[in-house]
Amino acid sequence: MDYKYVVIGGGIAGVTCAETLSLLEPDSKILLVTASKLIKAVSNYQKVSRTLEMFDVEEKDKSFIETECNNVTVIHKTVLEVDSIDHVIRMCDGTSIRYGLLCICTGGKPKIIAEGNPYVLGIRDTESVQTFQKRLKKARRIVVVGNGGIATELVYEIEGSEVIWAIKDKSITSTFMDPGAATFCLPQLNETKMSTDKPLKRRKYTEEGADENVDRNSSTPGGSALGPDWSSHLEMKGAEQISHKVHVEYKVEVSRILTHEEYTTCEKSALNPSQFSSSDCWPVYVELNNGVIYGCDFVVSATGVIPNTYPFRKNNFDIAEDGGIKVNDKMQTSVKDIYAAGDVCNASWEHASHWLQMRLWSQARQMGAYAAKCMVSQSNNEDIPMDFCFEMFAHVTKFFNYKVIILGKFNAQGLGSDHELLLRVTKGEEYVKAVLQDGRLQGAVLIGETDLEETFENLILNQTDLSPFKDNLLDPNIDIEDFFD
Ligand SMILES: Cc1cc2nc3c(=O)[nH]c(=O)nc-3n(C[C@H](O)[C@H](O)[C@H](O)COP(=O)(O)OP(=O)(O)OC[C@H]3O[C@@H](n4cnc5c(N)ncnc54)[C@H](O)[C@@H]3O)c2cc1C
Ligand SMILES: NC(=O)c1ccc[n+]([C@@H]2O[C@H](COP(=O)([O-])OP(=O)(O)OC[C@H]3O[C@@H](n4cnc5c(N)ncnc54)[C@H](O)[C@@H]3O)[C@@H](O)[C@H]2O)c1
Repeated sequence: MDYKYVVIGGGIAGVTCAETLSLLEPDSKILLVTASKLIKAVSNYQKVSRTLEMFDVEEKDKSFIETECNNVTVIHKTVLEVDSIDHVIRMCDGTSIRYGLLCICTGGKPKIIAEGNPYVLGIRDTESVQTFQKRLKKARRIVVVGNGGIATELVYEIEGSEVIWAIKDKSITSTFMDPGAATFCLPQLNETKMSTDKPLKRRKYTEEGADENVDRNSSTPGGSALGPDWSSHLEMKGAEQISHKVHVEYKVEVSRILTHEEYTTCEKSALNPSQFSSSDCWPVYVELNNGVIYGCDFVVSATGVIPNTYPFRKNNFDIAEDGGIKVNDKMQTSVKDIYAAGDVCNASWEHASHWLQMRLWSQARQMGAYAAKCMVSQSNNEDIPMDFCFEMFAHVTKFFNYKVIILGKFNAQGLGSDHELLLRVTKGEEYVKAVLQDGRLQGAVLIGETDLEETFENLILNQTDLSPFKDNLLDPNIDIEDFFD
């Protein structure tokens, strides 16, 4: 069977790529191959500002895209390998398909510490969350390792179980927040969870069913990654009648994970944080590199993502240090006629001054759409400019029940020491950080309902000289929107 365009992966990058190809070339044959039974669909897309976007994500049956885009065929198969010389993809079931242009959107898989240990869980898709929920129901204490998005969301949502949060850094949520913002959010950690959420202009993730993939070894892909609000509508309750109980262990890494038997012979005693239960009998023990041992029911490793490149191990792709397939500013890999988008790729072009890659839902969508445009332009021998969305990094999310917006070089990434920070903090309400260099705004962190996002976005994009107004930039009595109009 021959297709002009073939896309591998039914996550947001792959589905958006196939949809965009269909829109641009309604008469061409497009194939989407996905190992997950259900595909991800974006709905209620909303542009919050020029670079910020929000949308719902739903898991749908493959018929959804076939009905919407009648030149797209979806097959539920796992790709075994790609023969880039003959332009053929081979499936695990022995069948093969010829492609004209191919886009790889196989996402990532959790990078798990002590992979294979039955007491260590990773979280990626619906099925892994269900396993986690089931284990949590019986748990009195868990250890969460990692300091990014998943760990932050889990630690905030879990009730009914003690949580030891082991992080490498000196402050929580370091992937998204600076230490100041972390200090602002910290009180939320041990607060009794509010029964009503603070209003947030953010939508829910929904699912129509569960992924069928169960096996999680390196050659077997799982389902698509979860996304916005995956945690807030799920019950995450342990076995105890307690609300939040979190102990953060800073600047540590896991040295060893011990079974109960190994622990009893290791001649060290486990610690119990004050206010935590004093039990010393746990199924598993975690030894940290500061020498402390904690017992727990199980460990969650929320330690990032590894791009899912296993089916392409025989291809000669240039691979980046983070394991992603390198793509240029046209989303092309180093192998002719093969593109890549989403979590699987590494954006290896020279980035605009205020953009950076993070493996996020929004970037998966943007890359999928842009890759499709680039594929069509290649087949028409045309050149297209880079999409505006790669001009500036922008992300809206929710942590600790606060709306969180991060813009540009929000953590002063790559700015050296020659930058200044302006802060405005109202305890429990808002945290505003502006990162300036040479009097110009380079990035920002906005926590709470600040309503500053559009103005800050413009200031970053336009590189307005703020030197004369610096002292007033965060003055709550000045409406800076009017000021810079
Ligand atoms: C728990 C969790 C919460 C998250 N929360 C947020 C959030 O709040 N906001 C945000 O912006 N981002 C969030 N993310 C990140 C976001 O979900 C990902 O960046 C995004 O979904 C990546 O999309 P993708 O299409 O590149 O990959 P995936 O969604 O991983 O899709 C990959 C697809 O490829 C298929 N596949 C893999 N191998 C093969 C093969 N050999 N043959 C055929 N098909 C194959 C898979 O079955 C799957 O359909 C979260 C991620 C997780 C895990
Ligand atoms: N609200 C959101 O935007 C949101 C929520 C959840 C997940 N996500 C995205 O989903 C993906 C997966 O989330 P994640 O939290 O696993 O990844 P992440 O990249 O956000 O964070 C990984 C964390 O693990 C730490 N880490 C890595 N190796 C470690 C080790 N050996 N020991 C201890 N700590 C280690 C890192 O320092 C980092 O803090 C990411 O791309 C993330 O951006 C986004």
